[in-house]
Amino acid sequence: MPDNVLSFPMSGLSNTSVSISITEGYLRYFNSQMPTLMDLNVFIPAGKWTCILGRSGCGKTSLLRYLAGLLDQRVNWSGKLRIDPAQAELKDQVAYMAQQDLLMPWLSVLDNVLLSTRFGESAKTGFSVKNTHKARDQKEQALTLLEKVGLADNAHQLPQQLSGGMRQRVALARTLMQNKPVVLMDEPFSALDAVTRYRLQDLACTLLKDKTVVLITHDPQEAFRLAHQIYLLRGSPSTAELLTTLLSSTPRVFDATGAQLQQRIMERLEYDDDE
Ligand SMILES: Nc1ncnc2c1ncn2[C@@H]1O[C@H](COP(=O)(O)OP(=O)(O)OP(=O)(O)O)[C@@H](O)[C@H]1O
Repeated sequence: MPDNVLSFPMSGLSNTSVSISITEGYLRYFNSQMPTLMDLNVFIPAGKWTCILGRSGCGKTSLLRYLAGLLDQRVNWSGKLRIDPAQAELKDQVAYMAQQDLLMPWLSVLDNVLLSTRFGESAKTGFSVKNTHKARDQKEQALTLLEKVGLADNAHQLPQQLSGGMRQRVALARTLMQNKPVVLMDEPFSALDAVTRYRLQDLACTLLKDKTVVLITHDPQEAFRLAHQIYLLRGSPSTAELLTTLLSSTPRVFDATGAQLQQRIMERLEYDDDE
């Protein structure tokens, strides 16, 4: 199989659009009397952006961590998860991008992008000519991705030499390098200034086209710009409400329709009684 992950998926999974549905989801942390999520029904369509909003502590990150297979051991989860096509476990098909860039400070930008390709590699396969070729191809792919996110000249710098926005672009390149069909994003742009956030939204929208994306955000404008559908997590325990589906192409310009939607979101969340 060719090794070029940009043109030819390494896993054989990454060009497949994956949809996800959760029925009757229930989540309770052992140290809590109350469940965090209950009667949760969510459908995440393939190749689209689903944005999830909700007040602090309503369970957004918990839901995302469940999808990523990263939930704490001390938690009760029940519910039906279906993925289509059901070709592999969901946790093997997701890339996760968090609010913190989670870059390794001692590795160069390039090596941070390459990190996911290196786990266990030498221990598993040892050194061979084939592996050398593979490593060279992966390096080329990583450099191409850094070019796409506008950081070709920064490949050999350390993360601390970059601004917050640049670091999140490295994190985006690293996410793309994983080349998974599902991308889970937990407020990845929230710590950035407004202009940088706007540019990164556009960039992510272009580069993650055709992926199944779940984006958690506190920002209704961000949801309007990027989402094909918007869920609100509301109540205590939280359930999911499909607020709207949006058919026009993304990224959208924030306009009067966006302002109306922002108002609806604020009204729905303002009277939420989870705190
Ligand atoms: N590992 C854990 N153990 C116990 N309780 C947890 C754990 N992780 C989260 N919680 C609790 O579960 C609830 C939901 O947390 P979660 O982080 O999913 O909310 P959130 O909606 O993402 O919040 P925010 O918007 O502030 O990030 C909170 O009350 C939180 O304290």
